[in-house]
Amino acid sequence: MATGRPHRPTTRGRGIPEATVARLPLYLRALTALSERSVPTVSSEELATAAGVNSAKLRKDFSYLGSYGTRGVGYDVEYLVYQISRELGLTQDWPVVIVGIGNLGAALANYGGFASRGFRVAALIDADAAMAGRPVAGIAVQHIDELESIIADNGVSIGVIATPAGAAQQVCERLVAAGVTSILNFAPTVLSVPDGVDVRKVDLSIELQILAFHEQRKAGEAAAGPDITDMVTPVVPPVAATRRRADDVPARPAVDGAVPHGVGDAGSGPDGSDGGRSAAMPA
Ligand SMILES: NC(=O)c1ccc[n+]([C@@H]2O[C@H](COP(=O)([O-])OP(=O)(O)OC[C@H]3O[C@@H](n4cnc5c(N)ncnc54)[C@H](O)[C@@H]3O)[C@@H](O)[C@H]2O)c1
Repeated sequence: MATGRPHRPTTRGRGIPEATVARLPLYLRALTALSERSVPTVSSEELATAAGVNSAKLRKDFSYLGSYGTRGVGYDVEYLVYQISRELGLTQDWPVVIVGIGNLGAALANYGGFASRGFRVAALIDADAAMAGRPVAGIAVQHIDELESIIADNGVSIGVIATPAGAAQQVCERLVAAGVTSILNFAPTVLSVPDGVDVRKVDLSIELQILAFHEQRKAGEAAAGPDITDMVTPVVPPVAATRRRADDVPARPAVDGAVPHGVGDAGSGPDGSDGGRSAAMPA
């Protein structure tokens, strides 16, 4: 059994690096907003700003997709939306099950953003027999005893775990045994999965801890005043470091891999200022 870290090599299909794959949803979100405003083309600089990514990195990322844009015109928005959606596998419908329909599971079930991005909530599953049959977001909750048949009947390959931490590993094993190969884990625990199973972890409390770290630094810099450079030796000037953090700290949950990276950098880097950047943006 391996640990709950992603198991893919650093590149996947057609040699696209994992870091590029992790940025594709950011481009797609920015492009979708442009598309909704009927904007036909976009320059790499504009799109990079909208996605919160460096424009040279964006051009490099798009080169992996074979998309180079047109000099003086930019990128065709609709075509890029299609191309990135296809690359991410979003041109097909993905049935998803959510296990653990408490506060969080119910909120996720009610979130409209899944369906609009091609993720259909196929079933809601909970161990509480009293919840069986109860509708949440218009879907009747099903008992955990039915997990295996639900997965098989709906051809589910993606499972979301929103159970208490103590139940998550067991739920994960049942999901995997039933055929699920991708897991989004909200429970605050590291899952062990066999090779070939991808786990992404979302932990808002880790994000808050990273923000608390930066708040503490900002407060320390303000209290120390401008002479702080005489007392410590930051690699990045305090003003630049503060601006970069403010720009880069994400308002979205980071993904597994990015979070520990950000935490580690924040605590151990020469000036700590990369912590926010690492959490905000996969390298
Ligand atoms: N990742 C995040 O940012 C984040 C945010 C909030 C909560 N959480 C975590 O999400 C999980 C759920 O939180 P919550 O507030 O919704 O809890 P909750 O107690 O409201 O709901 C948990 C649900 O899981 C069900 N459950 C328990 N054991 C189960 C099992 N073996 N199989 C199926 N269902 C089972 C319970 O019956 C209950 O309905 C917790 O682990 C919590 O720490 C994570």
